[in-house]
Amino acid sequence: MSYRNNAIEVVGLRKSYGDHEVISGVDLTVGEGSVYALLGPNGAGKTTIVNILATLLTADDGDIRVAGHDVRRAPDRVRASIGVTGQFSAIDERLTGRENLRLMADLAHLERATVAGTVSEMLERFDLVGAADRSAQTYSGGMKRRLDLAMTLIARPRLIFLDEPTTGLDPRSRRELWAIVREQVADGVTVLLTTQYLDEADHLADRIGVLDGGRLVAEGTAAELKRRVPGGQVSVQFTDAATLAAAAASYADATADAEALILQLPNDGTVAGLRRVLDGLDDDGVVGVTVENADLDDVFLALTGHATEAPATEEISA
Ligand SMILES: Nc1ncnc2c1ncn2[C@@H]1O[C@H](COP(=O)(O)OP(=O)(O)OP(=O)(O)O)[C@@H](O)[C@H]1O
Repeated sequence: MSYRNNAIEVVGLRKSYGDHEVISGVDLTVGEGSVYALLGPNGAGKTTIVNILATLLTADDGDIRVAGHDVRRAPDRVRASIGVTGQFSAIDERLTGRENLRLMADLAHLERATVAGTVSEMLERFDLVGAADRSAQTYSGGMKRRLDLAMTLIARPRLIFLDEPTTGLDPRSRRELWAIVREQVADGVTVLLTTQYLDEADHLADRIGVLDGGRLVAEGTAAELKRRVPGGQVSVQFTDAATLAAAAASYADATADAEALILQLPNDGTVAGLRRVLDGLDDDGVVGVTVENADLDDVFLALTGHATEAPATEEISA
């Protein structure tokens, strides 16, 4: 399959609700087989963009091609090419995990003879074998997310949209979900995900678009975004106060902690910058060097003027 190597191409996307413009001219390109994260706080417009790309909502303006098809002219073809997992689950809680999967397999018109086998394979792959024949209302939050994702993936879409896939999950369930997403990517599937978690974008995405107030305020790889802002530092631990003081005197921008015997120097994240710092140090008298780069929190704050305000992760009770 080829969509000229781009699974998603968006130019000039706009959407308003009444007088309120919620998406203000977004351009977006997602390469086939890559993971793109739309990162932004509540209300930034992430779900609106996903819903437009998934043909669940109509844009007011913009050229939008998904899986090579124009969302306005060929919505059916778009729908046939994608899988969507939204913030609200598609699970029927009265049914068992196996029954939910079977239902989705039927809806996706999987060949009858292969359905039972494919369902078992999905239960295995998503670690739901033990709970397969229990009603889904007894599942934990993490299990429900895995089942929901399995239901999306049973039709083997080559392009999937995951709208805040791990919001509300405990750290272990989040990592399990990340592993599943990575498996999909290894199979060549394209993923567009939305998240308010900086670490999620950092771990999963090839490219990140920072969305704030309906605009993409920055775009790039995690490393590129981190390089755009100051905030990193190099910490050097010394053996004694005299060596620390001598080193501190030779760096104009250093901050010394005499008690901890640590000198902190700004780090711009480049090899040349790090070399400049290291070249000025004497081997003797240095216990160790730690390099800390700016994190996406720093990036978000620098680009938008406010923090992401992402809620703490918490477990959803069954
Ligand atoms: N049906 C609607 N009618 C009016 N305003 C809406 C509607 N749906 C969304 N909005 C507004 O559009 C803006 C973007 O909402 P959207 O749900 O896309 O944000 P989001 O980044 O996905 O946030 P969240 O993580 O809370 O879902 C918000 O200001 C929201 O209040």
